[in-house]
Amino acid sequence: MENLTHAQLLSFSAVKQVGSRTDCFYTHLETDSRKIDASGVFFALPGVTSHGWDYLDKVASLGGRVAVVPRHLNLSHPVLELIHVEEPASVLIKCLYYMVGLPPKHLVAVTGTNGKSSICFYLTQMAQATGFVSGLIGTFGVGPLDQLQEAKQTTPDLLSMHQLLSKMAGQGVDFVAFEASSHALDQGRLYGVPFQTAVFSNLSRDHLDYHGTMEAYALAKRRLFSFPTVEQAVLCLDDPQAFFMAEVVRDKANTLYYSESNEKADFYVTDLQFHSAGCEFTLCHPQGKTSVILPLLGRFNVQNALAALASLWSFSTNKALLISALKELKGAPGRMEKVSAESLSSASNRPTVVVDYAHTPDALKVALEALKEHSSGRVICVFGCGGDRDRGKRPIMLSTALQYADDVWLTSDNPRTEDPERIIRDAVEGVSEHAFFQVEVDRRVAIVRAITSASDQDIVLIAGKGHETYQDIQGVKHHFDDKEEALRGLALC
Ligand SMILES: CC(=O)N[C@H]1[C@@H](OP(=O)(O)OP(=O)(O)OC[C@H]2O[C@@H](n3ccc(=O)[nH]c3=O)[C@H](O)[C@@H]2O)O[C@H](CO)[C@@H](O)[C@@H]1O[C@H](C)C(=O)N[C@@H](C)C(=O)N[C@H](CCC(=O)O)C(=O)O
Ligand SMILES: Nc1ncnc2c1ncn2[C@@H]1O[C@H](COP(=O)(O)OP(=O)(O)OP(=O)(O)O)[C@@H](O)[C@H]1O
Ligand SMILES: N[C@H](CCC[C@H](N)C(=O)O)C(=O)O
Ligand SMILES: [Mg+2]
Repeated sequence: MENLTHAQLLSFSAVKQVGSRTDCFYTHLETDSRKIDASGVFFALPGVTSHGWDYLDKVASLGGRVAVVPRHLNLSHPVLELIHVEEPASVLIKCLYYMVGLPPKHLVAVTGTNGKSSICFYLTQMAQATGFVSGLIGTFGVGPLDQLQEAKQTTPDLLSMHQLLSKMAGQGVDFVAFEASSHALDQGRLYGVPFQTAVFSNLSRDHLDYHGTMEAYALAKRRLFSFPTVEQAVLCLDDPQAFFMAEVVRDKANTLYYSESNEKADFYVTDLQFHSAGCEFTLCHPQGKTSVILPLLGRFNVQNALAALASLWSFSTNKALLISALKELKGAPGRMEKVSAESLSSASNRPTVVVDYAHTPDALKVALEALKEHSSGRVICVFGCGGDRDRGKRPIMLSTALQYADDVWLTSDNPRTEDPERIIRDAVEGVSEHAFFQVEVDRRVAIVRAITSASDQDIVLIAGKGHETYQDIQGVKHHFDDKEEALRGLALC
């Protein structure tokens, strides 16, 4: 990594010499005052609860010497040299590219209420299979596909996002798929990220605690399609909001639609059949038709796989290789994942147990519908609702579970700072008093009881936590893994 001289910083800021630091240089760039020392440059960015420029005294107290601030604020500081610019984030990116390097050439951004992580995971696998070195930024981790590090957020903050991309390019990565959460789009965390492809999966109720209304939520998602670098928009024709997203795609960009069944789409399927291990269909694509066996459960995973295929189509020279990558796809962790009982003694009447990350009403609906399509037995659903998140979705999740499952166990998800009993009351208040379901606040107990109550013909869906290996109670993350708990239940069958 290159150092940055003060003169270079001024040049990237397009300002003339304002101090006497010509011989200074810096080794790191920061947007968080707590990480500053004398060799760091502080960039003051806007936030939600506070802003970077609220922390200039902290920057100075830690030995910081220089801060890049928005010009319109007319700030001054007794200790720091302030560099006043139109857009600090833009200067930050120029400095970062100089110090670390440019981002990878091919970048795909995926937004939507459900399916972002799955689509990104399939995209990286398919890109890798067709010759790219691919990387990921999302819920499953960040970094090159074979060296994923734990992700702190779905979409990282602006500096981390750019640092990750530049670093990956230095590691030889030339394709990155990343998740664009509505929070990130609203907060400008993707500012300056030069992605060419923007993907939309679907829009349904979630995060109204943050966005307030579905309109505001949809508008936040739509921002992805008006980024100046977008050359290709990939949209799910099965969701009516696709047209709302397409409205802002600029004329020069190419728009591709995918659909589970709609013949008007550029990519769709016919003759869809569900087996116990996956889906089989005829894929219709711009160059004809191909039979495909997709080793993934769930009708919605057909859509997700098509999203990945459509996104890679225009820059894959070998289309046959790209299509054949579909049959090798590995299921995303904790997404419609069957719990293997191979480690247990054989010869028992055990139900099938599936762990899935459905934590919105729509995801619960599609996950339960999918399991019905893949089996003939009863479907039993264990789920809870996350604390400190949209309270309004709780009763809708319970009524969805009651409508689509044969048996329902209402339990806890991540209560976070809320009282788990109150979360359950929120869910129950919205449904008919005649509705029949079990309530067990302890998720461990609920999982074991649901599994031991099931027959070998049944499927138990454990929804909401997917790949998570913790349960957040009052801010403390306790080890918790739905698959481990399911195995304990299966061992008792
Ligand atoms: C509500 C929300 O989204 N808040 C996000 C927001 O926080 P904020 O603006 O309040 O940040 P802040 O702490 O006041 O900081 C503002 C600025 O001052 C700087 N600062 C702050 C403190 C300090 O001491 N010194 C300092 O310099 C910060 O570096 C930042 O530049 O900006 C931060 C930096 O980008 C985010 O980390 C933070 O996400 C919080 C932690 C969070 O939990 N967000 C969740 C809701 C979220 O974003 N979830 C989505 C996934 C949703 C989905 O599943 O679809 C995600 O993308 O992860
Ligand atoms: N295309 C889809 N349509 C509807 N539901 C889906 C779709 N893809 C996945 N799901 C459901 O949503 C759950 C979450 O999937 P995934 O993790 O891919 O979404 P996400 O958008 O990344 O979620 P998050 O915003 O929480 O990171 C899955 O476990 C499944 O139940
Ligand atoms: N990215 C989502 C994940 C929710 C996962 C679920 N297990 C829950 O805790 O509600 C969120 O932060 O809202
Ligand atoms: Mg995700």
